[in-house]
Amino acid sequence: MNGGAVDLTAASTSEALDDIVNVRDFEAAARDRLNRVHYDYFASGAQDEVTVAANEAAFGRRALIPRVLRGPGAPALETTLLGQPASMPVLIAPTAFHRLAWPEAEVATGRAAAAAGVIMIAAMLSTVTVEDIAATGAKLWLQLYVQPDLAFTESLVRRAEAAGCGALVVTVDSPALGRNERGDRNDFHDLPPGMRCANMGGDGHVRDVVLSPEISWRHLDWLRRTTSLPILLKGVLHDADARLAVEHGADGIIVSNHGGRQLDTTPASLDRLPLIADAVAGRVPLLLDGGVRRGTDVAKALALGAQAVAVGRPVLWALAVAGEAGVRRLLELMRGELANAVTLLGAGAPADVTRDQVVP
Ligand SMILES: Cc1cc2nc3c(=O)[nH]c(=O)nc-3n(C[C@H](O)[C@H](O)[C@H](O)COP(=O)(O)O)c2cc1C
Ligand SMILES: O=C(O)C(=O)c1ccccc1
Repeated sequence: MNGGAVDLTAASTSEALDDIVNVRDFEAAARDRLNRVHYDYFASGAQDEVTVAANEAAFGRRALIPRVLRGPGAPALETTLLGQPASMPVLIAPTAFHRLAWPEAEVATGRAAAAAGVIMIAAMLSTVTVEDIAATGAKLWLQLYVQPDLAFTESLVRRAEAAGCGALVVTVDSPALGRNERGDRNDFHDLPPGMRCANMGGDGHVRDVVLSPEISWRHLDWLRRTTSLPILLKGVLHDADARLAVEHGADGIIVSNHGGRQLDTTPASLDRLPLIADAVAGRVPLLLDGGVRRGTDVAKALALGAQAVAVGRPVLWALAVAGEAGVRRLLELMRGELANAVTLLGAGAPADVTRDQVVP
């Protein structure tokens, strides 16, 4: 599309999907369609993008060992996370600004999530309100950057509760914005005219969002007292912080480096997972995101201690290629690959793949 009008006809979207065979195929197709500056916003990471590369490479460095002759039958992919049933242990990670990818924005993503029965974590910085995303019928969680204006933060929590969100995901890896040099070169620092951060007050400018270095465990304690929704902390990489999260009443942890967009040169999230799983010792569910592109990646993460994974950029690429139909196709591909991987591993369910089946 290159910044021009998007062709929304069913024929054009299905044609756009014709050559898509796997999750990675979406990126090249999206790159051809997206405005270059917006492509860079989605694809980029912090500084040298060392961590972006590390996330996918970490999956590549691990090998899978199948078990044989167990006769487990067709794999059951369904799972329950924090009391919520989902059709598979793959969630949509929160990513900002879906309208840069597709006009119907987060509504298209929500419809695809609803059709697939997967949990969508909507970003606080969505370009459609959380109420309008909830109206798609998707199983919805809301991601928050705790704003120092606690009255505003509380109003957003109340909106999430009223909209039927099943959990809050508090992003804790962002006491400041990471240094995004592609964004600097492109001078991309706010949304184009006609797009806004729909959940935020005022004009919904990106510059009005506060990523504050003063946010602390006291804020989490406040949030814990303020809502009975389950709270997950997203962006934990240190095992001591995982223990603190449990002590402060978090209901879940997302092991994540924000897709390599915050502190560059952190390890791959997968490389931190076993240590954090040992620290948490099953007290709360663990999720992982960063570099998940294959069904085998999902199997590896689950074997190393996660209950589920989330995917970020692939959803944006799929949205840019074909809107709701693109994200549906993406989720179908992930489901098919996960079922195949679990079967070939000799397991009856993703959670039955054991730690000894993943080796360096
Ligand atoms: C374009 C983009 C925007 C993002 N926006 C947010 C956000 O608003 N809040 C948040 O917690 N994480 C955000 N993330 C991080 C994702 O939730 C997730 O951690 C990451 O994308 C996972 O890595 P992957 O893209 O390799 O799957 C964003 C990621 C991307 C690529
Ligand atoms: O781009 C991001 O990853 C993100 O989380 C963010 C944070 C603040 C403003 C805009 C995007």
